[in-house]
Amino acid sequence: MDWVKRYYILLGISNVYVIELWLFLCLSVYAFAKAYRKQPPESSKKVVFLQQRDRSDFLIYKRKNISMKIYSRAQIYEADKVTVEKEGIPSINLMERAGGYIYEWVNERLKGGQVPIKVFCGIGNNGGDGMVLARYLIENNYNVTTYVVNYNNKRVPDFLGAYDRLKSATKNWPIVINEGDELPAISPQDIVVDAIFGIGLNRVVQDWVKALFTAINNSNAYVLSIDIPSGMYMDMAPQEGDVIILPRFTLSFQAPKLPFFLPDTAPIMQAWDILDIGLDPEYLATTATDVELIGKQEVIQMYRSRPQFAHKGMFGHSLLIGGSYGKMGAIILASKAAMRAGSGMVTAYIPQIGVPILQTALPEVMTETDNFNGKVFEEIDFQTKANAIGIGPGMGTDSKTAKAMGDFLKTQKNPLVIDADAINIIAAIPELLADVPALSIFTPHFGELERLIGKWEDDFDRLEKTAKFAKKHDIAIVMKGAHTITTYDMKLYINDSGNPGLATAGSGDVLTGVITGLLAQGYHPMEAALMGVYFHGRAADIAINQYGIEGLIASDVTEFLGRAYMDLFAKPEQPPQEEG
Ligand SMILES: NC(=O)C1=CN([C@@H]2O[C@H](COP(=O)(O)OP(=O)(O)OC[C@H]3O[C@@H](n4cnc5c(N)ncnc54)[C@H](OP(=O)(O)O)[C@@H]3O)[C@@H](O)[C@H]2O)[C@H](O)CC1
Ligand SMILES: [K+]
Repeated sequence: MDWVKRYYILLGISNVYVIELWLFLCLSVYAFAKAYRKQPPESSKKVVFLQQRDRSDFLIYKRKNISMKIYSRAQIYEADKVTVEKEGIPSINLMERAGGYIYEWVNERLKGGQVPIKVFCGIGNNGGDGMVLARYLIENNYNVTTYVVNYNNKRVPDFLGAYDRLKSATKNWPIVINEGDELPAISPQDIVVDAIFGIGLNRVVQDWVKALFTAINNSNAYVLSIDIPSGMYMDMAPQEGDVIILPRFTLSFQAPKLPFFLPDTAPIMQAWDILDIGLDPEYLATTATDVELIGKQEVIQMYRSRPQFAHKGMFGHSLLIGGSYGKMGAIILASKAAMRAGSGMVTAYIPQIGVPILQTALPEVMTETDNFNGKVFEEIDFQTKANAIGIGPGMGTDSKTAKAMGDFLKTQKNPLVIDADAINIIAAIPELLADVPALSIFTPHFGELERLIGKWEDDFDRLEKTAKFAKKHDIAIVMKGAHTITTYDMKLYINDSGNPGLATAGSGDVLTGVITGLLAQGYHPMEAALMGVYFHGRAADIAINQYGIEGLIASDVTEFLGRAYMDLFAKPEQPPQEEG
């Protein structure tokens, strides 16, 4: 420092002034540094943040190993356990990782914006994730208020660890909300982070906590739920009087949760994404789950490409049985869909009255008919050597048709596709079930399902009753709905394609045709069911780009089936390149 002193002495300034000047300089540097820190964190901040954690974390983050299995609560707890054991890390590190990734997600979107963020934490591990997030947000100069929703006196160890880390990192300590306390005001401009309950919710929430949920829901604030919206159970339906937080977005760890797809709770899930928190890949890959999500990757694995030198005889003959006076459209839709699904040949078995209609509508499709001349068919007797048979669309439930169907079932050994009125007939005459060939595929909508299996109390009850019914009769049941779920052998397969445009007349007939067409091509019945449901939904997803959701009609789905096949191998769209 001598050179400074000498410089000032040269200028005739005394030692006292030099010391004061130094003090002033130091304070200025400190003030400047502080002001600079208050700037919104730049993108380089993210890199710093990642470097603070170990390298393996970074690699896991990049890998995005998202599983399409849907794990039970017990399996998720087990995955946690296996991960920390294998990695040799304390469990709080996994929470740090989870909270850290949520922070990255939030930071990427907010880019340091000073919008008020209210982080509501429970006292379990979900609350712990919230605490970690709050700490990162505070450390990166966001405008944060943290709350502990003190609904239980059993604060779990990792929550306490995360709570302590937050309190040591900042003077901005959490506010504890107890029963009877006034609830904080929440403004529409706030961002609310919901880390109150995660997958551990196992009973009805206390009234004062429900009041907080209601206040959050009524606030109009942007709500981000961590892992699962608080108040939503992992493994049971909402109970009478329950309140569930209604998030604008949910970030769920590692894999989606079953209630995200069920009619009672799915409408709550406006938008959600999966955050890969690096649970042990081996455990995730080798653990068999009762529930699976069927999307493009799963269908690609089932799909068989065609050889170069192919002829129509190699791709099966589908027979579609159905149609009655005034309902010929249903069997036309099913037959055409079987052709578009790739069946080499298609024959429609219909009442005589429908022959001219069908032949005019579908030149590619052959017809067979009964020896009667009624509005419905009275016997099912055909020459076609079919590789697969689908029965039901537009068939009606006339007693003569029911008798014909009963006789027909007795002669069948191979799996059938059973839809619409064929299901209604079986529901009315349950003895017929004994003659249904093993591995037949039933495709009921909810009304037909209820006739078949009886009433259910809620989604979970429906899944259980349907799975048990399917197991008992050794059949597959495709429960058509917003997220169509297929069950066989007590497993559930949730379809990941489709949109509300499919809620239109004839869309089920098209599905019957697609599944029958796949079955005729030699796919295993479960492959035919899962692929058929996927392609049907995917075709509709592509078709709405042209027709819109409201404008979509069933025959559009058939027209776009080829595009759905092509889409299997389409390159994913690249995000637009950033300039500069
Ligand atoms: N692998 C992962 O996905 C990871 C997930 N993490 C996070 O952990 C939660 C699950 O944490 P958990 O502690 O098991 O459960 P919650 O935080 O949801 O709930 C805490 C405890 O609350 C009790 N409970 C349940 N229902 C009620 C109620 N109605 N009222 C009061 N208290 C209730 C229950 O304990 P009990 O012993 O009293 O039954 C819960 O255990 C998961 O969702 C993720 O956010 C990890 O942080 C990282 C890995
Ligand atoms: K939550």
